[in-house]
Amino acid sequence: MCLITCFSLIIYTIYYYYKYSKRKNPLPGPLPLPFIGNLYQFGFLKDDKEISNKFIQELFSSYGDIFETYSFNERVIWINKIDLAEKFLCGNNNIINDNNEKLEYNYFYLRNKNEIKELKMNEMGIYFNHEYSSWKFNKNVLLKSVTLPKFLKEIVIELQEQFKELENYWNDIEPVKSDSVKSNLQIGSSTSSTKKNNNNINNNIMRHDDKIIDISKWINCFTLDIFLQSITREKSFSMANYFNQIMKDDEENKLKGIEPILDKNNLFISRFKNSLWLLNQFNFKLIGLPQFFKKFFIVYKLYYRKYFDDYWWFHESLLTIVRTRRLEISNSPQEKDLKADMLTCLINYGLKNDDGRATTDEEIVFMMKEYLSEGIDTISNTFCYIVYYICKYPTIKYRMIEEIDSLYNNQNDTFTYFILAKLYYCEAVIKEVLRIHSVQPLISRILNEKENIGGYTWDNGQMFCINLHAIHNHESNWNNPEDFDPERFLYLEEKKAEEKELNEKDYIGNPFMRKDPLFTFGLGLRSCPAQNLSMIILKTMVVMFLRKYDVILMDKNLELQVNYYNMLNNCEELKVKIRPRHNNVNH
Ligand code: HEM
Repeated sequence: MCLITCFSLIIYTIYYYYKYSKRKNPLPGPLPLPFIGNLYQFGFLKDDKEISNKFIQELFSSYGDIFETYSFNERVIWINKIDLAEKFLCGNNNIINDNNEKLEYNYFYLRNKNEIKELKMNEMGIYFNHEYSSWKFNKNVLLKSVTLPKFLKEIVIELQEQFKELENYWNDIEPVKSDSVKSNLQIGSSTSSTKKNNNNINNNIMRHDDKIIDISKWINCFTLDIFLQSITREKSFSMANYFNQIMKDDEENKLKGIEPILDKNNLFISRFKNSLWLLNQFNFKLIGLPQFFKKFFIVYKLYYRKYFDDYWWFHESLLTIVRTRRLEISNSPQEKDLKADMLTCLINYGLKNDDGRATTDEEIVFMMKEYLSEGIDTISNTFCYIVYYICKYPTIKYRMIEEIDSLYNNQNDTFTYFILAKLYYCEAVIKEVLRIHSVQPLISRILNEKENIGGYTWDNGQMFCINLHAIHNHESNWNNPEDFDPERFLYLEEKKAEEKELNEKDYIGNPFMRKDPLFTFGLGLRSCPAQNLSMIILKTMVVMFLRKYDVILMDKNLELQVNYYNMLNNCEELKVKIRPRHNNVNH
């Protein structure tokens, strides 16, 4: 028996490498193993945590602009250069058939195979949707909703309100005890622009109001709260929950009497997180898995039963929220009285969209999930990277502070969203962070048409991965790509400043982002619909944070602690010292 197995394995291995040597369009790449391909090198078997960008970037250094890997038996072609990616993702813009119609559908590449069917994501929502007309309808509704000026204005105000809540928690955290911290603090030195600045900060001296926080945890709770509130119209209390967790031994300052509310909301959030986890498992773990194993999918389903239950529980809860809100809207006599939260915008725009049919409750639920799953972690992680880089480069940080201070007389003033367009330098810094450290470093696609890419003809069904990280750090497109240099984006922004004085009307009419060679939000037909929204949220968060606090890394030599999972570069921990800028008491 053992002999037969060994013999079969040897025959299979010979056959496998024979087929491999005869593959169409051979490209450079690491040698795959039978059955698992290159997954052992990606750390796939270690629950995604170790799938590292590093390995992919090493492959890019070794094999160049286009190479291949295998995920089980699935061949994946990697694209690492702007022109190849651009041609691939934006081809749809130019193709017109004999009847003068755009052949948009031909370029409606998919992101995954049919595994996601189980969760209905293959025919609903946007990101994983396989049905062209349903995808187009939903994307249009989401796009219109996230660009509605009324919604944008409101989210900027809500972010400010919520930031006040965050500050209240920070105020109640015990300040640093100078003696205990002096020994392990290695704070970056001040710069010439520090002295110019009215903060009068000497970073090496501890002050009585210095606080040490893990900003990655706080900001994740902050974005979770703001997105959930915008979609459910209920407070989700995840900041409050986190506050109580870290104050567990401090009975005096801990929030009391609201444990039942916190527990209830915690359950809601954990079910939402389980739904998200399941979705990403489907997307990644099953790609390339041979059909034979997929037949045993039932085993997988039983094993992860709890996650499936949570997924549908969360779905049903959102459905109830939509129905209740619809009723409220229909009972509301004046549209202007309605709040412009995301749910109201989706329902309202869905009632009078360009396609002449109303959006169903279920469609709205899938869009809500899209808004939450795509929005929360992308924003919170990007904000952490911004904090990290500005701490690493204090001169840049103080220039941002100067720009922010020049726009407001009073740090407690509420600001409107169109004033954000005047923060050219801050915008350039955010873009540079998005370039050097993309939160979503890879874009995957499956061809639905025979296609010529990189000088080779590929068959329908071929999987591609576009390596945004490599593209953003490619020497042929960027000068000194390894340098963190916001100036590279400033030229465009200064030109914008010259064009005309901005007023609210102009700002609403103009797209927020300029066309520049940044691919962070993807490109072409399936690019991110929330670029403007993301920039507005990020800028608002930066203004709120920097006009009140100076921020310093706990360890100036700290490397970012990033784990790649759920398709994102996730910031695991970022310990910083925050110091209120306008208290001048030195200890
Ligand atoms: C810093 C923030 C963000 C980044 C870097 C980002 C990045 C991306 C990228 C790279 C893609 C894939 C593009 C592709 O495959 O070609 C994408 C798609 C998408 N994003 Fe974002 N995103 C961000 C924020 C958001 C937010 C706040 C939302 C919430 C509305 C959102 C909703 C979506 C959706 C629905 C898609 C799928 C679009 C489609 O398939 O047509 N994103 N995003």
